[in-house]
Amino acid sequence: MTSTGATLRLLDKADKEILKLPRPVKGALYDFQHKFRNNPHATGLKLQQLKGDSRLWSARVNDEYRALLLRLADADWLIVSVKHRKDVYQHLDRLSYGINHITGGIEYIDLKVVEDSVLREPASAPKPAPAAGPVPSAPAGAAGPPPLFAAWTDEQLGDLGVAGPLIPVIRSLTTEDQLLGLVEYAPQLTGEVLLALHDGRSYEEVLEQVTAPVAAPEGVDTDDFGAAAQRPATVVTTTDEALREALEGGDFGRWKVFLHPAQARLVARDYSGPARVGGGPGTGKTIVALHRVKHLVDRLPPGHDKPVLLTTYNKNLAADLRSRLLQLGGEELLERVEVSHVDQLTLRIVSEAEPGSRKQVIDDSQAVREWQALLDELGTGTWDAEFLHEEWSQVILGQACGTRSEYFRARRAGRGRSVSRAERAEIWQLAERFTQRLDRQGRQTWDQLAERAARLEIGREQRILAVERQRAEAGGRHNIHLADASGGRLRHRYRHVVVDEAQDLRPAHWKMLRAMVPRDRNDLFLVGDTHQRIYKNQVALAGLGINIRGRASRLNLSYRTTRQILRSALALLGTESYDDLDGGTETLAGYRSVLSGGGPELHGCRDWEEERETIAAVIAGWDADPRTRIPHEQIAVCVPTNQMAQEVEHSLAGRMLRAVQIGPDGPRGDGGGVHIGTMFRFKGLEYRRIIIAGVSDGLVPREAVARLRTVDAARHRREMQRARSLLFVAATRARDTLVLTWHATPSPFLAPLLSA
Ligand SMILES: Nc1ncnc2c1ncn2[C@@H]1O[C@H](COP(=O)(O)OP(=O)(O)OP(=O)(O)O)[C@@H](O)[C@H]1O
Repeated sequence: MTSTGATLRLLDKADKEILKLPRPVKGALYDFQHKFRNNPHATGLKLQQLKGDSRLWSARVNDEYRALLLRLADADWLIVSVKHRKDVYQHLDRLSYGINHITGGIEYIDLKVVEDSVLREPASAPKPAPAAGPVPSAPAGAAGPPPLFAAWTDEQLGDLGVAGPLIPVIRSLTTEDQLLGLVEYAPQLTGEVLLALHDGRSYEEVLEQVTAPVAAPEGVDTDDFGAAAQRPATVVTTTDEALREALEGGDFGRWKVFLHPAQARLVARDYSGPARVGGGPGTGKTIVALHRVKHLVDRLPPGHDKPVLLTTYNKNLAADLRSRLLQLGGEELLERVEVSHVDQLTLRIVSEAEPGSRKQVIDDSQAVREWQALLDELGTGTWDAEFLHEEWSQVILGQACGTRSEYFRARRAGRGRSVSRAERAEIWQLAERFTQRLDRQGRQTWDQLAERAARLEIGREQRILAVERQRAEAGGRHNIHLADASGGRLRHRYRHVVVDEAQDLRPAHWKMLRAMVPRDRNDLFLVGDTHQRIYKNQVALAGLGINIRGRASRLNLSYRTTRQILRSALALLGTESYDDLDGGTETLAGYRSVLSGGGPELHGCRDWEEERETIAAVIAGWDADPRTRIPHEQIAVCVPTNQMAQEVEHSLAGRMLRAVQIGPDGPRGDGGGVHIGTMFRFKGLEYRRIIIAGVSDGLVPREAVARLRTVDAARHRREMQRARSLLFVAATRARDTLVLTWHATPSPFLAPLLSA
């Protein structure tokens, strides 16, 4: 629809209030925004300035409801609230808006709504009402509990970015429930700061971890609404489509519309080279990757090619990325993006170059069995099959060592157990035999395929660069060119590459991806969290030709899990140290959530049979109460082995509870029922309730890991870390409820939770 040019946007959080309105009002709002954009001054809209205020206006949505609008400039409007007609004038003095002097973002506060929310009884886990009222007019009396934020001055709160008009209410808070009530309707930064302080972070930590990342880089003019509206800290819908989405979509589509300022900055930043975004589970790394793809596509010259690659490490995750990208930008966006999981990409590159080759690809466990068979045949007891497989995959193939002397020179950082020159010579010889053996069988591993693809792409890039050099020498003549297999001019395959779950890519994948894009601004954008690495591929990107120094950042706010689950999940990681994909270390300092719920439930059982019964009883217990009953597809049981998954399925069936296994391509069949899978299957998934079962000594970590302690200390450390990461990934898939069960002796990883 054409309009008179009036822009109408919706301020973050206003949508939350709107979503609670009766359905017909939401429908009316949808019509309203069309009419308003067309002509804000149409008589039916009754646009009028609110008394005593220059920027706040009201307009008619329907007979009963009014939209409250901030006029940012002549024809630039922002919906901040929708209220019943009667309530608009009643509490005018309680409405406040302004520009946050730290973030430079526009904030709107309805003190009446905030105070009502503070006073409201919590919906779940009812507790006795607080004795002293939290309203500003009735500060906590001497006899009541002490105020939560007495330790910080108004000035300190202000410096952290807390909204000034809320300080009197904040001073009156004495319970966590009241605080949560305030956070629901307070501006984003105020909520994050208060919860971080309440969770025990120091003033300095909050300043550094919460406030600094969203502070405006330049000075803030708190009167300039035009500039404020442009900053990422003003979280608003940006397009008509996004506004419609926010009015209709509910919580479901919020990720498409309202980016956290820290997310928005990363999406839009112009990087001088490869960049990496880290951050704990659920902080929106995938969301940022998707928006980044859209951002890059929006800036491409028109065309019909696919110059952007979005990739990740397995098929299931790639399918999810594709459907999310479709939701975000429709077919139009997908048309310019290749979404492919990285092994599929390697397969394509190799078959393109060697169309006749039809080798069967085997996975790591098959390969380890093959190594064992080779060692058995040779009758050598010196080497361990798993060690050799890792050394071959990670060092020889990972660093694309084509000759023995290259392998002698290869860096083995992080590999643990040192190997002498003589041993390297022996390993090289064994690796050659192994490769020939696989060759004869017509088989290959994914690492071999990745290495082959990397070599092919590196070769291709060298040819491209050679032509460019020739052309430069010939004074820029464009008639010098080289054709690729399809006869087209040879050029880099992509202009931009975006990688999700970067922590799990194989080293050779990085070499391949590096060669696929020219070294230019915004060439590679990687998101991932090394705390969630569940495969063995530890890399130092600089050594693989990808330099992210000075272009690494981290997201810290979880949009998925509650503070309670997050805290327990962090405890499961223990004191392990994690790498940053670049030879340094990574931490989760600042990782937090503003969502709240119950702590994890822990159930120790005598044996596996009793544990299975407990799992079934927990689910049946939820079903029995309408207040806790949820669709079964939103519940998952996560176990250490496939066998255990089948046994749990069987036990649930005994209680007439339907279950579906999660296979390599996601939940099987129609997905109806409780989902059950091994820990490896849970990457990228999300459930309201998760039961992690079999968290017993000997299962988590596997018994074989403990035995490594005396044989190979470094490998033992790596395997322990991986086992912790698997448990961490599983625990952080839970949105609201986490249940941990075990039988016999609990896993040593549970110690911090059991002693809490
Ligand atoms: N700005 C946002 N607004 C609303 N929801 C969001 C936002 N950002 C992320 N989410 C939601 O939070 C959840 C986690 O996001 P996402 O999967 O991108 O996190 P992640 O950091 O990639 O997690 P993981 O490391 O566990 O894979 C998703 O349900 C996503 O829709």
